[in-house]
Amino acid sequence: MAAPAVEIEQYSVRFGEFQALQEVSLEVPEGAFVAMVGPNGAGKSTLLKALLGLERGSMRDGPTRVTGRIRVFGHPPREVPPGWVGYVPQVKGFDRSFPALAIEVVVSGLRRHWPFRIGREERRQASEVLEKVGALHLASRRLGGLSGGELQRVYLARSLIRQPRLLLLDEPATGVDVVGEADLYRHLEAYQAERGATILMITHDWEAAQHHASAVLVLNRRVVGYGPPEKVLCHECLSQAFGHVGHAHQVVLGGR
Ligand SMILES: Nc1ncnc2c1ncn2[C@@H]1O[C@H](COP(=O)(O)OP(=O)(O)OP(=O)(O)O)[C@@H](O)[C@H]1O
Repeated sequence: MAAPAVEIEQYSVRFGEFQALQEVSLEVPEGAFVAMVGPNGAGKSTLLKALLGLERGSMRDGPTRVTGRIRVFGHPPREVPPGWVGYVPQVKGFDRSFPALAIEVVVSGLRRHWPFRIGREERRQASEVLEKVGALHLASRRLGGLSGGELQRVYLARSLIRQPRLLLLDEPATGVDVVGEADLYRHLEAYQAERGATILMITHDWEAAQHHASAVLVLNRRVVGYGPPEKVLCHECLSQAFGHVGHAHQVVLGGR
């Protein structure tokens, strides 16, 4: 039987004295679309980075201690074949003064180093994937001139260029307008339908989680809930993770 896309067993991360993740265990089957929700500082990005094999801390708070086990398609994260995992980082804090073109960012997803010269085949692949995410017109634009939503599309194209089996996204809809957000989910769902890919996305938008994900993970250092959206996005589970559920969110939950 094929290994699940992601297997996490008793995984804990401690930055100095700070426990960022505690005994997280879960399995993500191949082809799932998992939305990860939780309050600020809940360890969501830490877990996503762990799946990329990047769990090392900054050392500013002391040494990082990691225990437990993670497997991505049956491999330790750092031994996963290149190209199997795509990553869309949070772009909101990005320094855009770096004098790069959008197409160079996309092609950098094919290589381990910066593409100072872009070959014909690389340009073709980058153009194709930019077109898929509705961003071909941005190819020759400088990063500094792109809006948050445009930059997000460029990074989505970068993450898709190698046609990954697992796509990890850190708040991909932040700063994106309503039309851009609908486009984002359309692209993700089309990619998933085309490749049978697995998607793991951090979001603060419970409504998006409810509509687009096949499963929701509620995380607050520990797993508070994991399962179908209609089961996990309930008042009890969310108030356990967030302390309380605000009025606007009561509406989203439909009073559950
Ligand atoms: N490299 C690091 N070194 C030390 N502490 C860190 C490091 N990375 C994260 N932390 C701390 O771990 C905690 C969890 O951070 P993380 O970024 O995973 O949270 P998050 O759930 O993604 O939050 P947000 O929703 O605000 O983006 C935070 O308190 C953060 O300060």
